[in-house]
Amino acid sequence: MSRAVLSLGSNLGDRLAYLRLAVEGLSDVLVAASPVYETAPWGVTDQPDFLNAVLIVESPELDEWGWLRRGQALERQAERRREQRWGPRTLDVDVVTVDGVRSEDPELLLPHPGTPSRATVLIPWLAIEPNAELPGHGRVADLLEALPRNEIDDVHRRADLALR
Ligand SMILES: Nc1ncnc2c1ncn2[C@@H]1O[C@H](COP(=O)(O)OP(=O)(O)OP(=O)(O)O)[C@@H](O)[C@H]1O
Ligand SMILES: Nc1nc2c(c(=O)[nH]1)N=C(CO)CN2
Repeated sequence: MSRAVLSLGSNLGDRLAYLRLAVEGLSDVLVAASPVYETAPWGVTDQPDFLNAVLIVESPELDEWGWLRRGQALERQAERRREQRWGPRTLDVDVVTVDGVRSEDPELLLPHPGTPSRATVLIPWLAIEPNAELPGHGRVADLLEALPRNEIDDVHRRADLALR
């Protein structure tokens, strides 16, 4: 059995529909889906706001590479074009962590190295797993606490939007 945390992001087109496409595509393995958050863009700041969410998924069959491939298949379904790094996209599926697996392969870095500094991942994750830990980095709640207040304030729960 492997358990993964996946982060979803979209800031092009019908953002909620793209997140839902991912949730529906993972319905056979879905354990929990976070609320939806509207978030100011980081990295490249001159682009539309994102919708972000986090999913917890479990499967007896998939290892970490299997999760990466499932995520990439969903990105292709969303007709994602790979253009600018950190630029706008219909759907981004990142593998945040898979059990305690560590990987330094550039095709699959685990835990995803952006996680400790991204309120857009930590906040939705905490909403569905308050005691979550990021292997090698400690408690997710502590990671969030260490972030600058303005980055936390840039993440807004959209109670009017639901993934399913
Ligand atoms: N944990 C991971 N989850 C998803 N993709 C990963 C992971 N580690 C490495 N990658 C690689 O990253 C590449 C995709 O990068 P992508 O264009 O989505 O980056 P980005 O979303 O712009 O930036 P970031 O990875 O910092 O969020 C893929 O080639 C994939 O193999
Ligand atoms: N708010 C927010 N900003 C981003 C995001 C994201 O998911 N949310 N993803 C990016 C590329 O991975 C770049 N910037």
